[in-house]
Amino acid sequence: MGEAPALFVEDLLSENTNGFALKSKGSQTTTIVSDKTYLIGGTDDESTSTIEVQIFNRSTGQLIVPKVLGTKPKQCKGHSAVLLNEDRILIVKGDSSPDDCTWFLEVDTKFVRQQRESLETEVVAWSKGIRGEAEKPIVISGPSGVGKGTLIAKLMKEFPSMFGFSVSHTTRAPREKEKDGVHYHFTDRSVMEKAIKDGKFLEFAAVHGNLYGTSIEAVEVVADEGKRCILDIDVQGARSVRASTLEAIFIFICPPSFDELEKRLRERGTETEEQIQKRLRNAKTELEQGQSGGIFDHILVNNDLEACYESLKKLLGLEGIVSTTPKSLSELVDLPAVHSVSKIDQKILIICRPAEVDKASKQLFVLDVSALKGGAPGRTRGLNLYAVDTFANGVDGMKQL
Ligand SMILES: Nc1nc2c(ncn2[C@@H]2O[C@H](COP(=O)(O)OP(=O)(O)O)[C@@H](O)[C@H]2O)c(=O)[nH]1
Ligand SMILES: Nc1ncnc2c1ncn2[C@@H]1O[C@H](COP(=O)(O)OP(=O)(O)O)[C@@H](O)[C@H]1O
Repeated sequence: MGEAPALFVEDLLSENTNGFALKSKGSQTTTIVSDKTYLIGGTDDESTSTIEVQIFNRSTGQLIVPKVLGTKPKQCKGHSAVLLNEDRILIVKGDSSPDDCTWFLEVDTKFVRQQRESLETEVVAWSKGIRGEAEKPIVISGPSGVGKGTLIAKLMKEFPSMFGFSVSHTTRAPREKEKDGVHYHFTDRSVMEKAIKDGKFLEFAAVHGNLYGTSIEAVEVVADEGKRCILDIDVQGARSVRASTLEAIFIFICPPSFDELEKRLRERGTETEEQIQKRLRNAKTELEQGQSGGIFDHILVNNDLEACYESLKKLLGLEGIVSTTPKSLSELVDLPAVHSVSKIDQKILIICRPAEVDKASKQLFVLDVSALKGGAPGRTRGLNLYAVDTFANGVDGMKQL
């Protein structure tokens, strides 16, 4: 935290109009949102490989470094910034791979306001823009031994390119066949507690005497692979996610009877008698809460495994669907490093500077942000980016966009 030099402040103020950010120093952009000016990128510190954020508060005259949540975008040669809906800044990166060129810095979304309150500090959050309509994550809950893992494994095996598992963190010890980073990130309690304090977790809960939690990154890496995320979390976690800004589908799995649940848990043979007793005690509360309404959209009884799996596929709209490869990204475009942006309603025009025309495949690109969904924590879905064939229609053609 420190005072901004007066000259620099004047530069910032004179360079901004209507919330549009213009280049100020090097590859830094400045964007005004009410009494704050967001300085994005272009720090003098060459060691940073990610785009940095500072906030100049014009009421107090202070320059601060906020807590930055979410995965940060990598530095690039040039970027533009446009304020959208007063709550997020769209960053268009030049010279970046097509699936890495649009990012959102959330400055006053519901998630950011929630985090600002709970972390008691200035907060911003990055959320990468994903083209097209990615599907909502799926939250699966149910008592220990009911068959959540078995059902999820079947789904991932049949549709490997469609679904990705959100790998949780836990302080419990690994079971014999469990792999670190695949089934869970097995973690020390102190490390996990620090990460929770730093705002790295979407949700967390104490379950059967251990700490479990979903990191924001766990959900983001699945979205980055173009897959639909599956979360296997307990009822407390499902409740937290329900209250969060992550839009998801919530499914609760029930056993056909309590005796059958106990039988499955014993036959799995992964817990000690004491642990089994604890899980069965907790199962009673979980079954009550899970079926009492308010959290879950669907309840499935896992009696016959195949029948339950078919019901799961049906409610996910997968009946009769053959596994497909992820949507092709081949028609994506390369944006030039040097470009300017302007906003018309919910469309952002990205115009290539003349010097860059030869390098870029097209001169004008349109980014349609009218159907944005999701956002931090997680990715921002629903972006549509397309190239427009030259200026053949002149300025009139552009206006029609
Ligand atoms: N809240 C929350 N619960 C989790 C998370 N990961 C796993 N759980 C839940 O923790 C409970 C215990 O999981 P685990 O130790 O793998 O045992 P299992 O359910 O018997 O296979 C289950 O109800 C899981 O759904 C997480 O990230 N957050
Ligand atoms: N419908 C079912 N009928 C009989 N056994 C089942 C069924 N579903 C799962 N199981 C078995 O029950 C045990 C617990 O399943 P698991 O998927 O590990 O539960 P969870 O992940 O909910 O703790 C496993 O041994 C699994 O093979």
